[in-house]
Amino acid sequence: MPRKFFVGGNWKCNGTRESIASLLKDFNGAVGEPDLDVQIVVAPPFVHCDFTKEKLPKGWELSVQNCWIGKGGAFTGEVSAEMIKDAGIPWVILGHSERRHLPQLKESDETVAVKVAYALANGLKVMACIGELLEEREAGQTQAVNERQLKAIAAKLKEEDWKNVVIAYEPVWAIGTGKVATPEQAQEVHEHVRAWVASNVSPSVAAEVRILYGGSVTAKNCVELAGKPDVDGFLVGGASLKPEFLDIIAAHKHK
Ligand SMILES: O=C[C@H](O)COP(=O)(O)O
Repeated sequence: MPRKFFVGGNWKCNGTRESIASLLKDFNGAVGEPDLDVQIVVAPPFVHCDFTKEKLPKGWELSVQNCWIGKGGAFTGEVSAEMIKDAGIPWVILGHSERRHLPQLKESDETVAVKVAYALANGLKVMACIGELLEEREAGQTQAVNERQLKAIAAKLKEEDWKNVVIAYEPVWAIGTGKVATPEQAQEVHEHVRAWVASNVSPSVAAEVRILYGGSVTAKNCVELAGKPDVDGFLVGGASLKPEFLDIIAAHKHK
């Protein structure tokens, strides 16, 4: 079965009720009946989830951008997987490079992996992000870093968990920089990741798991990226806050 194209919009720490209402008005104005060939998931900040949910175009799904590592309790400022599930939000983004690398956050491979396993065990679906830093790419460590991050996650999952996971490959040097990976660079990593999953999880999971590309995706570069065989969609940051997001969604027609 072909892998359904997937487009995630990560709004990060952006937006007011006013700007979100205006964006969703633009989206609703342009979108008709849901296109069954593409899955669309947007991730507002926690505080805007309910507000966004009420105004989402038909068929679009909601995600959060993070969750607590385990069961809720005395963890000031955190939001647990159970609460997210209870709020009717199906998805969570985990392992985003900003959470892995920002000095204030510094989530380790192990922390990300525990979060992924806990979120899945509590009924959420996960966009699991991996990706190398520029210095790691320049040192020839791209595949090794992505394998290491993936291995930590895979070690905590059962084979059946993977049906609720999409992998997002986001080279850190391409995030928010305007410096997109070439379609060939993206394909090289996606192909390697899929081969790793085939050898270390199972060939059927490898055939089915969606591998998204993220990092400076725009309306201009999305069609060429989508043309690569192992690019199954995108995780979009900046451009998901603009009407341009709809052009990126439409890239699935070039698959
Ligand atoms: O989660 C999304 C990525 O960090 C990409 O962000 P960007 O499209 O602004 O480069």
